[in-house]
Amino acid sequence: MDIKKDQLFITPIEKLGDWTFDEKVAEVFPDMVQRSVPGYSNIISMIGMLAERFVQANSMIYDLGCSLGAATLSIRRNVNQENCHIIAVDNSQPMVERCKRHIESYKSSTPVDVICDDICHINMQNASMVVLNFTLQFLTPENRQRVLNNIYNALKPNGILVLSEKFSFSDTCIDELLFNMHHDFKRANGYSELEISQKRNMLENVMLTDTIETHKQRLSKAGFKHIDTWFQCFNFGSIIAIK
Ligand SMILES: C[S@@+](CC[C@H](N)C(=O)[O-])C[C@H]1O[C@@H](n2cnc3c(N)ncnc32)[C@H](O)[C@@H]1O
Ligand SMILES: O=C(O)C(=O)C[C@]1(C(=O)O)C=C[C@@H](O)C=C1
Repeated sequence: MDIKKDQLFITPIEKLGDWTFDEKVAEVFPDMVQRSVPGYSNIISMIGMLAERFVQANSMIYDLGCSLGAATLSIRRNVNQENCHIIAVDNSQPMVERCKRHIESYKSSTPVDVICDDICHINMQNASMVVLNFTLQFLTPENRQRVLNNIYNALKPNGILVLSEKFSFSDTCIDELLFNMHHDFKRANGYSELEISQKRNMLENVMLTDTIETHKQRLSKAGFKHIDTWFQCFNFGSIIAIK
């Protein structure tokens, strides 16, 4: 895949609308996500390691908010069980089109269906692994609990949910520190103050972050018994929840 540099916010934009995963974002997404999310590539490769351990024979795997399919490909490379099927879902048509092409360019015996739909509307069942890699933060709070309940109900015993998110922190000192360190990370990756602030403004109404405690409470309410953070870098991280 060609890696096109993210320069979407390099010049002043007169009317900053709300953030969407449109054609322009999809085009630069691999560069954008790598330079914006601390630990992204580690999380992607370790989702593969979790797949190796948790994916069960004759089961389904769901990658919800799959974007270009990075987590799906990592899972597919590491699945060593028979008769597994991956469903990758995203409601952005430009992401889905690119995801399909990307996945088709790698050979594997594990089938993948890429579906353009809202993850709040899909019917899941017989799952041994579900991934929400930086997707839940784009749902309304009511839909967050609903989707987690659906995931719990779709999982087989010992099935796993991987939930990666940008976090907020109830301790304001820690919240500010980790927020600022994330900005340092972006600057170190070549983003200017203008690029950082324009993107932040666009994300403001669309991406609402929760604390780790809120995520754990929701997962517990959904029914999960074993819940903990397995990765964190600044205000980004990933939680596992096992049925
Ligand atoms: C930050 S990206 C996810 C990155 C991706 N999981 C990865 O590992 O590379 C968030 C994705 O979630 C999708 N998304 C947001 N809300 C959604 C919804 N309600 N249903 C389906 N997809 C959604 C967006 O279109 C976007 O592609
Ligand atoms: O908070 C930011 O600055 C981000 O860029 C975060 C984030 C995310 O976590 O999904 C937002 C949108 C892009 O898809 C990539 C990263």
